[in-house]
Amino acid sequence: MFSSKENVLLLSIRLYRIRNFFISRRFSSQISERSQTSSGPAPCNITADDAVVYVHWPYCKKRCTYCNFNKYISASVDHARMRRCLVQETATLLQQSGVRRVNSVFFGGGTPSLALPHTMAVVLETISQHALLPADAEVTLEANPSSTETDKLREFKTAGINRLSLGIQAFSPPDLHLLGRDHSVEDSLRALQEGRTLFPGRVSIDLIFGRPGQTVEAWRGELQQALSVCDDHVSLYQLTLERGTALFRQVEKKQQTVPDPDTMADLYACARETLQNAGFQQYEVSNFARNGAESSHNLSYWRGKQYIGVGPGAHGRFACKGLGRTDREARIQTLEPQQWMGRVERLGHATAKRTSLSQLDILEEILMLGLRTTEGLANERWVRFSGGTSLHDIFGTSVAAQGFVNAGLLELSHSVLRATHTGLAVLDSIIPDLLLATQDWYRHRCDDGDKTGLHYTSGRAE
Ligand SMILES: C[S@@+](CC[C@H](N)C(=O)[O-])C[C@H]1O[C@@H](n2cnc3c(N)ncnc32)[C@H](O)[C@@H]1O
Ligand SMILES: C[S@@+](CC[C@H](N)C(=O)[O-])C[C@H]1O[C@@H](n2cnc3c(N)ncnc32)[C@H](O)[C@@H]1O
Ligand code: SF4
Repeated sequence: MFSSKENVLLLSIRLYRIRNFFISRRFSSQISERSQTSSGPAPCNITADDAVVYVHWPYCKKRCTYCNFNKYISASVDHARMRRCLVQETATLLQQSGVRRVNSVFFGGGTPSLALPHTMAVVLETISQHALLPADAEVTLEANPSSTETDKLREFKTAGINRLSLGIQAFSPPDLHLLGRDHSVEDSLRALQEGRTLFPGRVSIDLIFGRPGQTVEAWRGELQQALSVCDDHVSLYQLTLERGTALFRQVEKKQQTVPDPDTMADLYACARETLQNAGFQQYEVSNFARNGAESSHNLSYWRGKQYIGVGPGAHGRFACKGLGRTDREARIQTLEPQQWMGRVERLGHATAKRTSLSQLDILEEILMLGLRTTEGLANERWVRFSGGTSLHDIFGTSVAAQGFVNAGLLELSHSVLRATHTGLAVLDSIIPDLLLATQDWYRHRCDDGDKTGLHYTSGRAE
């Protein structure tokens, strides 16, 4: 708990890593150990008829120095086999989910712009055969700005892509080299130009900040360059040093130095201010949009909607209504592409792990995800999962939450719990106490005899 706003601002900002929008089990496992009782599993039964679909393409041309996503460098990709398996797994998981409507599709990776456009076309066709995929549904492709991929953008559009997310990462040639990217600044500018011609108003760029040696002045210059060429959506990711990556080793050996926490905070503040001055509105910790260009797919994650993950290593959160189940599950598909294909061919899908989420798991997830957005966590959404206990009931009586409200970091009303502008920059410092408050409420509820929603992990993958 913090006694003053000043103290909070002195804390290092370690923005949530992007992958945390699938939620690490870090916090959930703390609570599950404490709250498990012998009375057995009681999953949370909330279902919906709609979902979004994420499709993972696991291959890249080259390994970037900072990246530990699920990706593989392969000289020969069997495109026809991958396509068959993606189609098969899409069909199986849609059938299992029983969803009737797919609101958006996201082709991510790895480098999905290395796939053949025909693969995207048939996956979209498969989705349309199993559910309603509205004609105007957002369909995003992540693309690297190398020239060969840019040359394929028109074909991707014909295949059904209507939104592009370009991995620009940096406008500085030495930094592109340091990050191990296989494109130049000129390639990025060409990809942006072509992308904006084909997908006007629907091109996003990813930039990484907090790179070794990066100064606020240099970053401001890059942001100005980005603003002179970008469209209406910008994602800014703070560099996370991932164990096992080349950059991690370089920093460990002191061959590279990343900015200190205060400089990181200044880089983030500089980006927020620069983008706001250019008419962008921040709608999530790392995301900025203008002219209504927010990504509806990513908003679905942060709003705690169901998502189906297809492809090697993809994550999902959905209930298997098609199998007669009503509990929401966390799923992860087999990571390694060859194993994944083998399993899809044998079983129709390659789910490696299914975990039935308890009521507490879901509440923790929607809390962590909802607070990443500037709209915050709506009470209406919370009570659907809490069984009627409002956000105000829980956080209005929490000393820690009240401390954050008094310090100007959180806003709590009867309709919403929201991080303020200042609070969003130090979210990592706020969330653990809010999770504890949720866990305390939950434990008391269980102590009072309501034993619904205890955590259990089945680990089954049939
Ligand atoms: C995993 S990549 C996939 C898209 C595409 N292959 C590319 O490189 O642009 C998605 C985004 O994650 C971000 N990213 C990956 N690793 C990161 C890290 N260690 N720290 C911060 N951002 C990272 C990058 O900005 C990247 O654009
Ligand atoms: C970091 S976000 C980039 C979003 C982008 N800035 C935009 O505005 O569209 C996308 C990355 O997250 C990962 N991702 C998204 N949904 C996923 C899922 N369901 N399972 C696994 N990875 C997922 C993918 O690796 C993907 O490259
Ligand atoms: S950042 Fe993108 S291109 Fe680079 S290794 Fe990771 S997924 Fe592949």
